[in-house]
Amino acid sequence: MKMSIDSTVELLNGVAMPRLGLGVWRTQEGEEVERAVGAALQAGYRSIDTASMYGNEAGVGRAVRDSGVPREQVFVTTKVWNDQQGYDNTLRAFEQSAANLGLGHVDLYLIHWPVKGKYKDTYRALEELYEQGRVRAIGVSNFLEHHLEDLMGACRIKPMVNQVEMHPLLTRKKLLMFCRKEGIQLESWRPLMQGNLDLPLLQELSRKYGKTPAQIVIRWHLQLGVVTIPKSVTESRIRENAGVFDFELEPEDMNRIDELNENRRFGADPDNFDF
Ligand SMILES: NC(=O)C1=CN([C@@H]2O[C@H](COP(=O)(O)OP(=O)(O)OC[C@H]3O[C@@H](n4cnc5c(N)ncnc54)[C@H](OP(=O)(O)O)[C@@H]3O)[C@@H](O)[C@H]2O)C=CC1
Ligand SMILES: O=C1CO[C@H](CO)[C@@H](O)[C@@H]1O
Repeated sequence: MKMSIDSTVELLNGVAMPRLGLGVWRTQEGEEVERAVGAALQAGYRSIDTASMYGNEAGVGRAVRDSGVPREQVFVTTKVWNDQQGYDNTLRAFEQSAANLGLGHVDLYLIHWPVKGKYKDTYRALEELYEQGRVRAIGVSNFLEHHLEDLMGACRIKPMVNQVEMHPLLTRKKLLMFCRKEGIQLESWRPLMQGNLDLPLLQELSRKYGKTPAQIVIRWHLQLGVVTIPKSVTESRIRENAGVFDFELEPEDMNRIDELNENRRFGADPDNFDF
């Protein structure tokens, strides 16, 4: 029987988060981000992933407001950057992000990276914002098991989401299992390996299912129960990347994609970053 996938997952606090969103890193503030977000909302996306560090929160906000899609139907994530961490700084950073977006509440606010000595204080600010109703959900990004364990030993409200680098060359099975056990929703960044999709297996599955390599990879994320946020500024690809709810990868093909794992990062190591 075909495995149908709901368009949303339920977070620990009951909030519905879309399984597929548009990432907007390296999408320029102004016309570029407005066009990409506008095209995504038109194509049926209901989730946008930005960050204060991306410099395009204002454009995301304008595109959402101008889209004609009711605000409550769009799930907007932003993140506190590394040099904004600490309790007071984070509260200030949030005010700036919320003003940039101009959308009232933020749906999901994340700690962008686990800055040593700071992330617990940063998270206290997120808890405060959550309790004040300024954000509908809170979480973290680039947290490994030990960061999560450390944070969970100190926090009052469990993180609802952990957004990490994940794709067929970095499958993160242990972290995925850990997050599943804790009820923390795993969300994958760089899901398309930045467009490096020219792998023989992906080409083979593309022919088998009559889907593009990007669609095969996005579907693999979804069937693992992972929320994902492929980025594109190209309208046709934005639409293509959303065409993933009308087919199903067979279990053996899921396993073959899992086996591509090389523990290969395209981005930084959460235990060793210097930005
Ligand atoms: N929390 C964190 O630390 C991080 C979060 N992120 C988030 O994750 C999002 C996604 O990750 P990102 O690093 O952007 O990389 P992705 O894996 O999403 O790849 C994006 C690249 O793939 C290309 N592409 C998109 N769709 C297709 C397609 N169908 N076929 C071929 N190529 C395609 C895009 O080109 P084009 O745009 O030209 O169409 C772009 O060059 C980011 O935008 C950001 O929101 C990313 C990194 C770190
Ligand atoms: O969100 C982000 C976009 O990509 C960058 C480069 O990999 C990351 O460092 C950053 O966390």
